[in-house]
Amino acid sequence: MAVMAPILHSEFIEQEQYVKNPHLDHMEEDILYHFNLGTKTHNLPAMFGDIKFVCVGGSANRMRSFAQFIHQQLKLAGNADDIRDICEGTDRYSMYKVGPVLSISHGMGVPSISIMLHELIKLLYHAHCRDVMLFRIGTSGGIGLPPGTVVITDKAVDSFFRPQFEQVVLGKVITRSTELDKGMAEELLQCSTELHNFPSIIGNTMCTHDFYEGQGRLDGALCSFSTEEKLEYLRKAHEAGIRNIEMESTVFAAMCRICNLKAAVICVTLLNRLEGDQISTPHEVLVEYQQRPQHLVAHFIKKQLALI
Ligand SMILES: O=P(O)(O)O[C@H]1O[C@H](CO)[C@@H](O)[C@H]1O
Ligand SMILES: O=c1cc[nH]c(=O)[nH]1
Repeated sequence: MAVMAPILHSEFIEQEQYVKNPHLDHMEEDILYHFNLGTKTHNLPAMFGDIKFVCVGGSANRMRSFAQFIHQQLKLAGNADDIRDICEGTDRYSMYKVGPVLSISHGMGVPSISIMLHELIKLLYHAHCRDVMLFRIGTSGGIGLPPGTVVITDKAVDSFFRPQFEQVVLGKVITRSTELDKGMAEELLQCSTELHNFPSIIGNTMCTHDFYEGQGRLDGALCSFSTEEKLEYLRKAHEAGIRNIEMESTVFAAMCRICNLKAAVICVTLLNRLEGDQISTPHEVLVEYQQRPQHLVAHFIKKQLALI
């Protein structure tokens, strides 16, 4: 690997900084353990300095497919099948770089994406990246929507329908806002009208800490509530403007906001939770659904790069 990046970025201090941690400037080396990358072992500015768009999603296969798709969409040189996993030295996350686009998997749930985001945001900082936009492209359960609808998140809310994320730090609860970039959400909705091949809406997204009980499912190994209680909760969520449920949006929104990163959450609904809990849609239909947020984001990126 080429020359090491110095940790202290004093020439960048007057510019917008992505990290909010004074301790970083005093570290000799920063090891991004779950990416198997580090400031002494890798030339992060050379590897990642041109990144402008970061797309994240739960599954490693989806993020590899997205990398191949965006490679073709941006008409880049080389074979899309040759794109290699930058994090192949670890099986925690997968990461693919395609021109100015980084595609990373984050696993399931808040702790998993939160660890990934800490290391990603430090990576962007060490690489001296500027004006980066982040997108979460995921799947979700819809409330009152036909399956396959893409929900662009207005507010990411917790299980109490509050637009906030609570993190326990040194035994105290810290509450952070989960406001996302309104301009990006509007522009993504505009992109969907230009593509006009699947329904897309802007709505609130509820982030839970569990797929089963936490999302009011009746089909988990545990269930302590009735069908009526489940439906009452989901109807109240709908009244609060919630149109889909997933498991990472609040921490994603909160961390991006604090770190001056513009961000959007785009999740396709796999089912209508008012009609059931099991995901029984055929595999090939689910695969097509998962591609919908990718198409939307690819269109957005191409517009940003003035390629269309
Ligand atoms: O499809 P992804 O991006 O993984 O997102 C959703 O799917 C997982 C649950 O099946 C959770 O991570 C949820 O947020
Ligand atoms: O119902 C669903 C579907 C996908 N992801 C979720 O978190 N919930």
